[in-house]
Amino acid sequence: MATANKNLSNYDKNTMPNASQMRFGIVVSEWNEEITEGLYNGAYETLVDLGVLPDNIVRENVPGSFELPFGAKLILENDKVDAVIAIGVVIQGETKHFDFVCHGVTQGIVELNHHYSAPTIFCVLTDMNIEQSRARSGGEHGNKGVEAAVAAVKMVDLCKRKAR
Ligand SMILES: Nc1c(NC[C@H](O)[C@H](O)[C@H](O)CO)[nH]c(=O)[nH]c1=O
Ligand SMILES: CC(=O)[C@@H](O)COP(=O)(O)O
Repeated sequence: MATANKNLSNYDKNTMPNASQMRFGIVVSEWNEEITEGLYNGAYETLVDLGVLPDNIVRENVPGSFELPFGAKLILENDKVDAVIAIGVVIQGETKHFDFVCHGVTQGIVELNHHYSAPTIFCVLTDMNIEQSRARSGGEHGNKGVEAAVAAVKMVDLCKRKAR
């Protein structure tokens, strides 16, 4: 199913775990700030809607998506969080740089999930143009930041259940 057939902002609060005791880090890329701020707002507002206390959400910024894994690593190692949401927007330009940034951030986040017991959620848009990014950060296809926050709460709940 493509994003075009699924609204990224849809979730059923009644079926979601209680997130009132959960702590989250959010690392945000400064590239394409218009879009990443929309994703951040979607993620933050959804976490709070699901019961997370604002004091239990720590935000850090990094220059670009390529730095997201390292920024997430700093949060995982220095802040007592249950999960990190990594927010970035990579938009195709004239060269192959897009491919390398996308691969780097993707592989970096995969490696974090292999290394740490707290999950890092992949909230990175990899779009052909800014119109696609706008549509996925609060536009016609919803907000990937909302989707990422829902995934983060579900994964933290899974971690806590498995640790019992
Ligand atoms: N072109 C985009 C970038 N490029 C910057 C890299 O992410 C990185 O910060 C730089 O190569 C220095 O290491 N980053 C994005 O997040 N989005 C882009 O579209
Ligand atoms: C994803 C990128 O790094 C890209 O936006 C940079 O643009 P260009 O390929 O034209 O240098």
